Amino acid sequence: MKVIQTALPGAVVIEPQVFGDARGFFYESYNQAKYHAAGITSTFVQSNVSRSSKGVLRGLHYQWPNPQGKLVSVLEGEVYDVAVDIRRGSPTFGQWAGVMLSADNHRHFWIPEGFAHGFCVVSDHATFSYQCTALYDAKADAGVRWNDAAIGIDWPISAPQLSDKDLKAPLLTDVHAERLPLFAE
Ligand SMILES: Cc1cn([C@H]2C[C@H](O)[C@@H](COP(=O)(O)OP(=O)(O)O[C@H]3O[C@H](C)C(=O)[C@H](O)[C@H]3O)O2)c(=O)[nH]c1=O
Repeated sequence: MKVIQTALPGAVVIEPQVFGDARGFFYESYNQAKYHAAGITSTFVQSNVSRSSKGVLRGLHYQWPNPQGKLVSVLEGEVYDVAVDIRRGSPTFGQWAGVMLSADNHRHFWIPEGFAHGFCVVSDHATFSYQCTALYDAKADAGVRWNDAAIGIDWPISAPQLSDKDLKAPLLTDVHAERLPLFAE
């Protein structure tokens, strides 16, 4: 597998080794030894799947406390996936990194604990599959506005379909400091 650094230290893209043959293909979607060797040593405790239509944007979401690291990939279609560093005290606070994930490129994106995460669907539909390093905690569920100009994400779509929750998400500057994850060296 290949590990590709992004503009955001800590958020990395993983390209698994794909074994193709006349039947189709096989790849390891996670391998503890290989991921630990790549510095991704978190343990995954929950897996999620969501399916969305073209133009849907889910995000930007995070949990605090109980922050979730996420290893995300796409099993059908294509999405533009974004991680944002929102950890108080981080040298890259407010910075983001984006990557195209698709069923064809098999790419996985590791989004560390304390980052906000979101994606928008650019294909007709997309099935999004991901593992989390902490259990979902509705009381800790939080969000930041997808088009917050202070973050400045260059989304490939302009008028996304959002949930009511995401429509009403606060700007990063309006989030009280104690509601933001803490940067740990
Ligand atoms: C995330 C989650 C949700 N739910 C329930 C809560 C709601 O009744 C329903 C839909 O939740 P929500 O609208 O928050 O789902 P998404 O918009 O896909 O949110 C997710 O998508 C963004 C991109 C993320 O990074 C997070 O994993 C997560 O926030 O599922 C659960 O029961 N367990 C869960 O782990």
